[in-house]
Amino acid sequence: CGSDNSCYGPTNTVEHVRHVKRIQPGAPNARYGPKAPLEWGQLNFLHTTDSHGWLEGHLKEQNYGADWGDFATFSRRMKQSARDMDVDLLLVDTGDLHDGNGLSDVTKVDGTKSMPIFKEIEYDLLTIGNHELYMSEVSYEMFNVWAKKWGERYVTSNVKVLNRTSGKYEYVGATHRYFKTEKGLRVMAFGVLFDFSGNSNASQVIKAQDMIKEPWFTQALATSEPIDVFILLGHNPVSQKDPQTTFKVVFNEIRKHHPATPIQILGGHSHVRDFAVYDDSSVALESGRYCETLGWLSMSGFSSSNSGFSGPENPKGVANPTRPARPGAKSPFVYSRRYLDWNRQTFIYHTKQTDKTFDQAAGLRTTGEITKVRQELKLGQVFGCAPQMWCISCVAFDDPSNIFPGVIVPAVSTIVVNKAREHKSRIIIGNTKGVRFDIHKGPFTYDDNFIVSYYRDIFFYIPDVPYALAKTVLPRLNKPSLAMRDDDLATMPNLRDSCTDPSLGYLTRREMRQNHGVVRRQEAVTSGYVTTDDWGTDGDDTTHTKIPDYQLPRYWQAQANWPKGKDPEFVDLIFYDFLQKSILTYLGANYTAAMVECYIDCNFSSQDFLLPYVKLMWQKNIDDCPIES
Ligand SMILES: Nc1ccn([C@@H]2O[C@H](COP(=O)(O)O)[C@@H](O)[C@H]2O)c(=O)n1
Ligand SMILES: [Zn+2]
Ligand SMILES: [Zn+2]
Repeated sequence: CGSDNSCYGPTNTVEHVRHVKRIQPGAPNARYGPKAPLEWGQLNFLHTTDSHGWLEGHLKEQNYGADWGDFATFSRRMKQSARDMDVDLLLVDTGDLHDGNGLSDVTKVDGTKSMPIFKEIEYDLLTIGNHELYMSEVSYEMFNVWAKKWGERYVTSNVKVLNRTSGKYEYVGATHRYFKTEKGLRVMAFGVLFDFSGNSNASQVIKAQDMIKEPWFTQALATSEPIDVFILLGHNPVSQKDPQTTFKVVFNEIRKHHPATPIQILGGHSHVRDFAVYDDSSVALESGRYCETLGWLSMSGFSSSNSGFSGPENPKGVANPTRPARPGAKSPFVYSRRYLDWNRQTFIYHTKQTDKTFDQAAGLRTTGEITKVRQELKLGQVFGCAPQMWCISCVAFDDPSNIFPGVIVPAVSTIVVNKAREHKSRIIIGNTKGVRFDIHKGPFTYDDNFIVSYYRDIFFYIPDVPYALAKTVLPRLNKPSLAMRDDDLATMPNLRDSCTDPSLGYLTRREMRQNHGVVRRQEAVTSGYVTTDDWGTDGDDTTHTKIPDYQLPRYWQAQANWPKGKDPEFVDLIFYDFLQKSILTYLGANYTAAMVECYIDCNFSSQDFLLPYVKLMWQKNIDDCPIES
């Protein structure tokens, strides 16, 4: 390809893939939105995970358009319904609260503005994600502020943070929590992060294999107190096929001591909707990512004969869970699971409200707070008008409508230039996982910069690498047998600066919706998640048509300032700091860390090239740029 990436040719749009259909009020056969009321059991869970700062909800995707205020109202109303039915409902979150959205990420320390909003939900149990451990300052905040606030409800069984006063590493939250629910179920909870090793030195992650040997853990399992149910929450994939999950290690250990007690697992990290059966009395739920999904899990079967629990039975007047964990299960417990789309229509339906009656003061206050913070942080500032949609995986990697050839490669080729070396040919390499979200046709805002590029990885380089060697790096990185796991690598210091241009206009959440005729209240959709899990395909609360999901290579490459008709002899090899170790490995022994320098400066990062590119390339129609879902 040429330096302008012209080999990709003209682009097609992919809007059809995410086409949103609205319910016509009163239209016959309108079959969108939730399919049936939830099944309420004796013990019920609402589960969030991997919210990554998306408390505003999805401004450009109406099917995930509720905000944290709407969720605050929903969770309060659901708690009230549980009380009215004389059953328990537990609210659980399994971490990754930052990195993914301007609301959490434009402040100097991630979460400064988003965490006071996140805390509006009165969770019963929470645990820590890996994104709370990349930046030391964030880990200290979790330890010093939020863990103190959440107290015993924050269960972080294998994560310690440095107490800067004592100089010792201490558990962030509680190692475990033994408690009684409102209705009297006796619960033992553990919160287990996968064996994460990319944390800063402000924290320590104890491998699950070692955690189960800790005295506090063995004592918790040997307790003489009655346990009706174990809750194993964790920032940890629920699929037993996922190479990162460590749930099974902890599950097996519990089972050695408690062979028949139900173990309810709530997981995260892999950003998927999933439900897995562990055994006859144990099922696991994972509830997606980015405030797109709210997970529902319910169970019944507790009685004086199996656990000594003498509390209320199945609630009356509603559907109840009926399904054993697996066919022929020798267990009294039955379950239901559902993946709820994160929108007001869903919330209104399941609380039997109308759009007029749903809201409560606390939720509206939270919505108001989000609007205020977004204005303060200028998140609605429009930098350009994206002429089409580019997605990460809804089309093939080499399709012009794929975000890598369509935006990332031309953007880095154009913007990532060190003036003193612009005459040099250059190769730029990045990891595809560093790009986190599709670009929608329409206004590209300051917020979108953080949504698309959610890590702050600095551009490093090695000058004058023979092209014959440099060209071998990408294929070697992408070769599965050789590829190193980039998440095992040490992380770099996080250096933030801001990139704003006050001369551009601002859009608030309300303006984005009103100015462009996008209605505030949620309507139905057709495309979205189509989930297959251990129970089959009936878990999605709203039925969708599937969005294609193509496999990506692990790394992308751009090349710029190429000589006409031939290859250069030498290139500047530019890459994210995060990839230094793997790049050096593949360059061989003649290349060392001492040869690596910051390319533009030691602040210029993966969050600094999109906005200048957008300002350069997408100015057409900027004053009349419609939002399209
Ligand atoms: N500085 C970093 C750190 C990690 N990555 C990539 O993100 C992946 C981790 O995924 P999460 O769901 O925890 O966000 C990791 O495998 C890396 O590929 C990165 O790009 N920059
Ligand atoms: Zn995550
Ligand atoms: Zn994670």
